[in-house]
Amino acid sequence: MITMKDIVREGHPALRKMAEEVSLPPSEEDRETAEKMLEFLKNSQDPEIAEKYNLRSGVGLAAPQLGITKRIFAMHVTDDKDNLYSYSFFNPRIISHSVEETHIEGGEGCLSVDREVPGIVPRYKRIKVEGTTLENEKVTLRLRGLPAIVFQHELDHLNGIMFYDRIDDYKGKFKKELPKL
Ligand SMILES: CNC(=O)c1cccc(C)c1Nc1nc(N2CCN(c3ccccc3Cl)CC2)nc(N2CSC[C@H]2C(=O)NC)n1
Ligand code: NI
Repeated sequence: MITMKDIVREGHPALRKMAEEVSLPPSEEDRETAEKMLEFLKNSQDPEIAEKYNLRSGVGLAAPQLGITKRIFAMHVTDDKDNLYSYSFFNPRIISHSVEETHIEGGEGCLSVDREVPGIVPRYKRIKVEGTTLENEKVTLRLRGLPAIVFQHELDHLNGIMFYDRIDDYKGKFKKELPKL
């Protein structure tokens, strides 16, 4: 099973690389990676298992966070209507997106970032996405809310982007230069 020691932290080169497309149908090795990532997310959200194995809770995990620069990520997240989005995707992509943006009030966290990084991370509010699942099915989904944010956060990992790269110093932008007293 994947535990925190398997997750690379910021500074590891895999987090800043462009991940490679996975050849389909996925190999046994890639399927196993995808399955173990989804299992990690489920374990991390189970209080007993998380406590027992000292897991940080997450709703998304991307293969580069395991040092595997392949276009694979898993998400296991419930939206505000209690719909569960539990997927491992091979070669996920955003087909289209709303102009409108959204964000998590509390900012974002990442299993590869062992610190709090305050700030608003702008994400598209609604996205139409595509990816190949563990069952080797090509699925198209329309996502909004937290599932949409998680998808974008994990897709960023496949492109070497960290959530804090997107935190706009909007406070700094409007700060009036105060006269030096
Ligand atoms: C909804 N967020 C907030 O409420 C949020 C709120 C305050 C501060 C921050 C900083 C927030 N931000 C944030 N909180 C999360 N978790 C909330 C707790 N949760 C969880 C915890 C325990 C059991 C089950 C679960 Cl489910 C796990 C997930 N996760 C992410 N991200 C950014 S996108 C990928 C995703 C990720 O998995 N990161 C590891 N950001
Ligand atoms: Ni992350």
